[in-house]
Amino acid sequence: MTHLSVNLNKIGLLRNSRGRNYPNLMSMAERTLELGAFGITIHPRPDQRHATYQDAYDLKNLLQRFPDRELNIEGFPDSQFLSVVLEVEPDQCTLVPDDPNQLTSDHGWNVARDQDALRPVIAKLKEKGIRVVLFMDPEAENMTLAKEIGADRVELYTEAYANAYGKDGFEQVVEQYQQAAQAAIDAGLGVNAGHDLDLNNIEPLCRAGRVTEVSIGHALTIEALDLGWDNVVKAYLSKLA
Ligand SMILES: CC(=O)[C@@H](O)[C@H](O)COP(=O)(O)O
Ligand SMILES: NCC(=O)COP(=O)(O)O
Repeated sequence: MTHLSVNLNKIGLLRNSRGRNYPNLMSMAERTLELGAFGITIHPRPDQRHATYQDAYDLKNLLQRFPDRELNIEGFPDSQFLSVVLEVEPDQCTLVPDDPNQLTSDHGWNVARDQDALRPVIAKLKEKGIRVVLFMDPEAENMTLAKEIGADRVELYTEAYANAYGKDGFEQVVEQYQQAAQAAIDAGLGVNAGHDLDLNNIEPLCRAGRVTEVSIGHALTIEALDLGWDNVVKAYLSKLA
């Protein structure tokens, strides 16, 4: 079984597009948890184009009512992000090496180059009891160092996996991700995965049982336009059971 953490960035994008609290991100989070999702993810970016720092505080309060579920806050560890996360104290923080003006996340950490910057950040988050995840490309050779600098888990960046789905060579890509996941496990890390996962491509990634949690938002929100939010969340839960 793989846990589903629903990323509500795109609900925040819709909300912010009219400057009113509609759709209500907290209501969508509550509804999603009541449907059985394990967690809620947001990725507040410096421009707060979708999820905001206030959403982090509000979601933390909401999650008090769901003690067996988790809040995952993703983002680049700049001073603003870190001060919010250290105050909110989510269950999990996923560090992502994004520049402020990036359209979306499009690469994992270069842990060899960034290790000196990451070590104290990871230590500070762990002092607060926050599980720390590093957003990583599926490269088995980097997992040992990710563990050495203090990460609890890695999140495999799955855009390449999603792009390969349905095409020649997909099985080789699946194998690369499974090898990276196994290398992470062998190094003592947990394995999360995310980015561009959807109802069609989710199962081959999770079938081997190495992935503890997937975080999904963009495709899930779009799929909900056709199928309805409740049906889509239930469909993911069924595929991940
Ligand atoms: C890190 C990652 O792949 C996603 O969690 C990211 O949050 C997507 O960000 P946008 O929703 O801004 O595209
Ligand atoms: N970490 C991945 C995530 O939270 C959502 O990514 P996506 O499903 O919006 O591509």
